[in-house]
Amino acid sequence: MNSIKAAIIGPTGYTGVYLIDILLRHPQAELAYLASHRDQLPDIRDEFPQLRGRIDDEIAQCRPIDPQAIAAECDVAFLALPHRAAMAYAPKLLEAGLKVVDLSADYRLDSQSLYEEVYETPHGDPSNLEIAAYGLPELFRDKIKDADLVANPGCYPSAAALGVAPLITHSLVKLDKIVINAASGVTGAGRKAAPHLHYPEQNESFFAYGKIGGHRHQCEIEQTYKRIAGKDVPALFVPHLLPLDCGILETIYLEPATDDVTEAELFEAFEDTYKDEPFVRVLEGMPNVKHVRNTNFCDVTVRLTQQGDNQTIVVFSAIDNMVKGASGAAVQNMNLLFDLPETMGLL
Ligand SMILES: NC(=O)C1=CN([C@@H]2O[C@H](COP(=O)(O)OP(=O)(O)OC[C@H]3O[C@@H](n4cnc5c(N)ncnc54)[C@H](OP(=O)(O)O)[C@@H]3O)[C@@H](O)[C@H]2O)C=CC1
Ligand SMILES: CC(=O)N[C@@H](CCC(=O)OP(=O)(O)O)C(=O)O
Repeated sequence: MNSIKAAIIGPTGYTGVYLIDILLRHPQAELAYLASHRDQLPDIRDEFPQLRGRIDDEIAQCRPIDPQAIAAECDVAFLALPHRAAMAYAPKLLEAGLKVVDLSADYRLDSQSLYEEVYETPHGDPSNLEIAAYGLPELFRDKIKDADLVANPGCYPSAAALGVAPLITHSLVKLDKIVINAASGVTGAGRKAAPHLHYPEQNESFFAYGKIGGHRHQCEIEQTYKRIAGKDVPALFVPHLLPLDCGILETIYLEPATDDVTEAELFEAFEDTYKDEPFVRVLEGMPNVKHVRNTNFCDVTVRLTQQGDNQTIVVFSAIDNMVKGASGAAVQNMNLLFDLPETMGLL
């Protein structure tokens, strides 16, 4: 079988370099084209010296973002670009005949008006917004397989969806409010400098950020819960910045559907949902960002707790934001698009 030839648009960012690393190790994919918007096109080895000796000269030299030239050499393009930039390129890449996996948020939300409100910009490509598949394979595999455009999920929304899906599908929780307390490593904010990401600001610190209850991932999380439940599921999502390079841990609070739910039932729901899922590990102990580092795994567990007469279900969900939260999931989606074993290049 011929290799799948892959292009990365935006290879000089964090998700770009993780994609390069995974694709270089993938047995059926070939890294064929690195495309940059810069006037002075970089050699990727100057950006990321860890790639020296791993990548051929002609591939290491970034080339312009030319959809026709990319399509002449490739089968799939990964858009590793900021929100708002990705939708400027996706239509041309699709028209040129490529499959596209977009790591940004530009095609994740069903509703154009919600996107425009949350991302504060007009959506430049509403027709492709309608056809994009939401790329969380564990929940939406069938739709992804047949798609031309896959919207890779947000990092926080991936952990939040996998942590709660079993409880919704098994009708074990009330759906009137789900609270998600989340913490992410600093790579989650991308490679660009921002004052709060400066080393002395974030090292040894730990703080919640953004508009509490108004982070752009909250509506993406609610959209997934709604797709599973078939009705609105309001969520409160509170992100924190962890002074680590990588890793997301989410602690999620839910109310049991009835008084007689048991912890054993909760575990059964997780085990039943994920028994055939290669990338979700249901643990008895606590998920830890260190244990999913550089892997495409999502580690989850659940507890039933008692407060006076009330009970609370607490779920813990951990991923590496750069792998299952971004580039690993993107390659998992590529495997699905090209009918390759889903775990190929990722275990
Ligand atoms: N980091 C993470 O944990 C996750 C990130 N994502 C999403 O993936 C996407 C990429 O993220 P990440 O790699 O972290 O971002 P970075 O900021 O690290 O990299 C962005 C890349 O896009 C390029 N770029 C910026 N603006 C444009 C433009 N207008 N046209 C073409 N190229 C452009 C940059 O080039 P240059 O180097 O020249 O600036 C760089 O290569 C984002 O949408 C992000 O939100 C998704 C899940 C998790
Ligand atoms: C720590 C940090 O800043 N995290 C980012 C989310 C990570 C990310 O890149 O978001 P997408 O998955 O939607 O692309 C944030 O809060 O906006």
